[in-house]
Amino acid sequence: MDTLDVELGTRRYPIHIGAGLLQRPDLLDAVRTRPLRLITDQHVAAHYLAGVQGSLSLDSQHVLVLPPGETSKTLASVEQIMDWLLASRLPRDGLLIALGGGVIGDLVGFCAAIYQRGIDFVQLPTTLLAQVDSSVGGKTGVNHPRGKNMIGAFHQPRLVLADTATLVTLPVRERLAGIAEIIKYGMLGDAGFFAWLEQKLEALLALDDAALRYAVRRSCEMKAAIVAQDERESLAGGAGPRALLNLGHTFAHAIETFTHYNEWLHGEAVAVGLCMAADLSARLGWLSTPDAQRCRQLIERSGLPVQVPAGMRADDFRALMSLDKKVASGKLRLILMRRLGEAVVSGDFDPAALDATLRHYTA
Ligand SMILES: NC(=O)c1ccc[n+]([C@@H]2O[C@H](COP(=O)([O-])OP(=O)(O)OC[C@H]3O[C@@H](n4cnc5c(N)ncnc54)[C@H](O)[C@@H]3O)[C@@H](O)[C@H]2O)c1
Ligand SMILES: O=C(O)C(=O)C[C@@H](O)[C@H](O)[C@H](O)COP(=O)(O)O
Ligand SMILES: [Zn+2]
Repeated sequence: MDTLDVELGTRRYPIHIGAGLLQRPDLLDAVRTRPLRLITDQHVAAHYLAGVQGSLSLDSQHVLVLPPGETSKTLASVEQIMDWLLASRLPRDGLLIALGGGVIGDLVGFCAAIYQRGIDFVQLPTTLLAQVDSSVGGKTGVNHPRGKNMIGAFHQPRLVLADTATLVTLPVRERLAGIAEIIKYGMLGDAGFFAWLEQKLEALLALDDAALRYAVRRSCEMKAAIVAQDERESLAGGAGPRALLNLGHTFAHAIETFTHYNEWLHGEAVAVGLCMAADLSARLGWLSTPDAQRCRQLIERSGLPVQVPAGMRADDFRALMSLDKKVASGKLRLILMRRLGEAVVSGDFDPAALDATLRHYTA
């Protein structure tokens, strides 16, 4: 098992990574004495609920199983969860367990942030995306029909326990969604990791033990280091280190909102967003054209989409991107690449280059 700590000044929490960790009841010893409620989705429940429920001796009435997928990441689900928590009289020293992918993690984390003004929660991520990204760092929230993740809170988990053995049952399309966020880390902060991904892509896609472990660990290391510097994306007026984790996401969120959160997976939208961010960075003369091509090639080779949804126009992007959370003083700020492995936050780019990228991708 690998263990990393997310260091947050006087606070910290561990991320445990390894195969078979959900079979290690001892790893949950720190929380088992608390009043517990577990929330998961139907797909995850079918595979992993019985084991976790058994090891925590959780009564069935303390488990809530939601429909799977992004369409559960809504305020309506929050209301349902609040009602359930209150009906079951969870006290303030209670603790929520999020068993599932990023949807369950974001939703349950947000419920933990607001229930009785904030209670503890634990992340048990079961998708590749959740193990490399969403379970770490405390961004929680839900979508609004007008914009992705528009309602939320920063609320850190007490513990992250990533059992890589759960990825065996994950459908290939969902695995690829996680690969997109892994490629993001290479592009934004580690050209060596990007080159490793170019070499090991097939092993990673096949869930080779060593490749998977390294990719999850390296991704979590990078995310933990960034979160430690800028926990609430508040440094430099929101243009500090944490914003870099948003590489490709302004385009991606526009795609997800345009398609009403029910056609494209987050990771698929991120894949296209990364291509668009690389394209724009090359048009600005920052990223070399060969390196922009390497980014797109790795994404395409993975089997991820590299084109925007049919029917989405440049004006659709402009309208949706103008609502992005990184907009400040009416100005759009994007995460762009100075070179492979070095992203920057910039509101100071030539708008004609952005127009050219949007026209190119929507032609
Ligand atoms: N908070 C953050 O920092 C952060 C970071 C990245 C993404 N996100 C969010 O994460 C969400 C996407 O998460 P996701 O890609 O994990 O999707 P998801 O949670 O919808 O899970 C994907 C699908 O896989 C199923 N599943 C989960 N684990 C499984 C397993 N082990 N075996 C079989 N099926 C399994 C789920 O039921 C679901 O159908 C988006 O809402 C995105 O915005 C948040
Ligand atoms: O943790 C972060 O910070 C990220 O930006 C990680 C992203 O991969 C993730 O999709 C996040 O939910 C995006 O957050 P948002 O603030 O752009 O909604
Ligand atoms: Zn993301």
